[in-house]
Amino acid sequence: MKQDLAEMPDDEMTPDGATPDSAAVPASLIPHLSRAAVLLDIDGTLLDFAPTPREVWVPPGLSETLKQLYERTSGALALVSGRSLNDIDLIFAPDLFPAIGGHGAEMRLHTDSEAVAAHAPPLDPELKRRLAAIAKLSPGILLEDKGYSLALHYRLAPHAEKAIYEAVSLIRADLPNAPIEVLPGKSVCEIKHSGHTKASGVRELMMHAPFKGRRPFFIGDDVTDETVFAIMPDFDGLAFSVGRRATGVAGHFDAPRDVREFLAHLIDGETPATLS
Ligand SMILES: O=P(O)(O)OC[C@H]1O[C@H](O[C@H]2O[C@H](CO)[C@@H](O)[C@H](O)[C@H]2O)[C@H](O)[C@@H](O)[C@@H]1O
Repeated sequence: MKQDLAEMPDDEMTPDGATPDSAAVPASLIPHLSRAAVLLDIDGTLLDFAPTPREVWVPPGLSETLKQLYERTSGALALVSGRSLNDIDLIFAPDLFPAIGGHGAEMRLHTDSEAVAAHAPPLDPELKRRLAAIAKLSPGILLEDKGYSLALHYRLAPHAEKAIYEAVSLIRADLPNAPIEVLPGKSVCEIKHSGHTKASGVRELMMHAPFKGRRPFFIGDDVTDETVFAIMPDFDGLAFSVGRRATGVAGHFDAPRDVREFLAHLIDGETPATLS
């Protein structure tokens, strides 16, 4: 399972606390915004982690930066998240952005239309009931029901991680043919349909205007983002990770604040100082 940076063993850290393998990435690698598609993960990339999913907040300036990137790319900016579109819209309200939600389960290509494509049916109610019962294992385990998936958050109950995964495995073993998969995230265990991923969502997004034909760059931090890192070369695109240097990325940021600063610099036309 992928580790939080905070959980990274000491031998993977440099003496100053930075992640290893840092290498300068020329700013010229970033495509000009008139030819780029900007694809951004939310939690742990744009936003700092919070104790619970509802407690995240959008720092001053971020929405304005995103709106300007949206304009400069003629609409080719999309949020690519594990959150539902409804959740994304609440977080960034009153602003709306094109988005892939639910790890590829939902998609909205344009902000000026209500059209949302749903790519996943609801989880089986009996399966959901059994999974939801896992939350009773310990106080602090939070249930997030997205309809098409269910997430068990244990940021407030880290001791429960092993028990959660064991309980999910038992349920999973009872349903060997169910089209579901267990997605480990940061202090979260999510059970979702196996037919969609962030990568399948991005592939579809890139088939449509205004994204089609542009060079994407994607920034993400979590294990689910690795599927998108892997397909960026198919679009002559670039991937950047956050918190650690992931396989196949062109560079990484230490923390979400560095991502926010980088995006703001892109608009200013300045050389990003924090990309390593
Ligand atoms: O794909 P992302 O946009 O990065 O979303 C991933 C998950 O983010 C949320 O959970 C995570 O953030 C919470 C708030 O900081 C934190 O409390 C939790 O521990 C993290 O796992 C969201 O609740 C999930 O639905 C997303 O899948």
